[in-house]
Amino acid sequence: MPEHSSSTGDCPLAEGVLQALARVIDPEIRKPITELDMVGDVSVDPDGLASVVIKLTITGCPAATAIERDVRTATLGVAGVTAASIQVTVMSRDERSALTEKLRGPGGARQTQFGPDSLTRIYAVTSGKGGVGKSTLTANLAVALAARGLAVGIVDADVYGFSIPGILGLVHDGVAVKPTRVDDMILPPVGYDVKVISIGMFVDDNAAVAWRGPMLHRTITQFLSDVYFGDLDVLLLDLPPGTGDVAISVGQLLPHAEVLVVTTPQPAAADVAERSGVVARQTGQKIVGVIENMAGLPQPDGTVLELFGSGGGLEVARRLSEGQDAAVPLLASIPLSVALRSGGDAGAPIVLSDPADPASVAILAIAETLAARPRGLARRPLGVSPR
Ligand SMILES: Nc1ncnc2c1ncn2[C@@H]1O[C@H](COP(=O)(O)OP(=O)(O)OP(=O)(O)O)[C@@H](O)[C@H]1O
Repeated sequence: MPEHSSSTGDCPLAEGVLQALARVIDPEIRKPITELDMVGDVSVDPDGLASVVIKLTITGCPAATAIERDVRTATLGVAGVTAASIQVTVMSRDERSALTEKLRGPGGARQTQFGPDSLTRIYAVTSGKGGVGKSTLTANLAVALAARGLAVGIVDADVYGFSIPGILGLVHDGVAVKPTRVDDMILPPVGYDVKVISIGMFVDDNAAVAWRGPMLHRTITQFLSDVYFGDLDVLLLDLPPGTGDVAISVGQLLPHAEVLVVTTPQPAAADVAERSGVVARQTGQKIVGVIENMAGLPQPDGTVLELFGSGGGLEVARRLSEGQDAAVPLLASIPLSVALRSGGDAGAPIVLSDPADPASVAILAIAETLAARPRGLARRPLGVSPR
């Protein structure tokens, strides 16, 4: 049984309530509230009235309403409890530091959660130029992986076009949901079971970001250290298009990240797409494969409209394979899709809302390929040498 700071006065019914509360999950941290020491005293009087004290991390925590509701439902679900009185309080400073330490490890120290020893598979999604659908694919791929039961996070590092929050329904009235802060720990908002952190959550009014390299580097470093993602199976990074400062920072901070190169079908785009892959490789990252997006649009008469030509994805894969031990595969060719575009605008990823759309089918197939790759230290240096 996990350690907890709650007191039940050895009352069996109160113990039952505590056990039921172990099934209440904090929607932001995604762990049972009992493990997060968010449950204070629990008692049940002889008439069956249960009194539960809940300790939130901070006042006005956006998850408060959901937690209170779930605690009430769980408490009332215990046989013998006739009514529930839930008192919502806030953790003391010491309790909060104990929690951050518990989540982040000894000292609560800021450290990169995705160092070389991490078992999380990290995919940096890159493209040669903007507007090829990199963010749309990153978001839908993340949702598809999460729907398969994997723990998934996204770092939206696309400083010039931070569109991930919108695609995942985390923008309301034009403003991105702000992450909750617990002291210096940042809790990423969750959209469709995917934990998301985005530069767009830290700028006001969708303002354009004109940051120089060092500032961008600090921001990416902070995203990887101060944002509490928990134990992820997969982390996707949406990089800005091209080969700029962010791509280089990510290459330095996460040399073990693997790269997905997104390109459009016109062969003329192959040069720039190839370049983004080559830069990633120069920082030590492995290219997992190429995704061709905006391929032929099927017409009602059965013909296919190749608005952006064809063959670009295969061409980029061929060029990136040159001189390599293993060929870089073309993972998928995703057709133009009105539903994919409108789902992105509406904050409703089509892999969930319209899984039969040909674009969804292609994205779900990529998710299947990626999910089949085991989590682990494969390919990583083990720090030992043969004798
Ligand atoms: N297969 C597709 N069919 C139709 N529309 C698409 C497709 N893929 C993406 N789009 C649309 O194209 C536009 C650009 O997509 P997106 O923002 O994902 O590109 P991006 O490569 O991330 O751009 P940037 O890096 O410049 O932000 C969006 O409106 C998106 O909905």
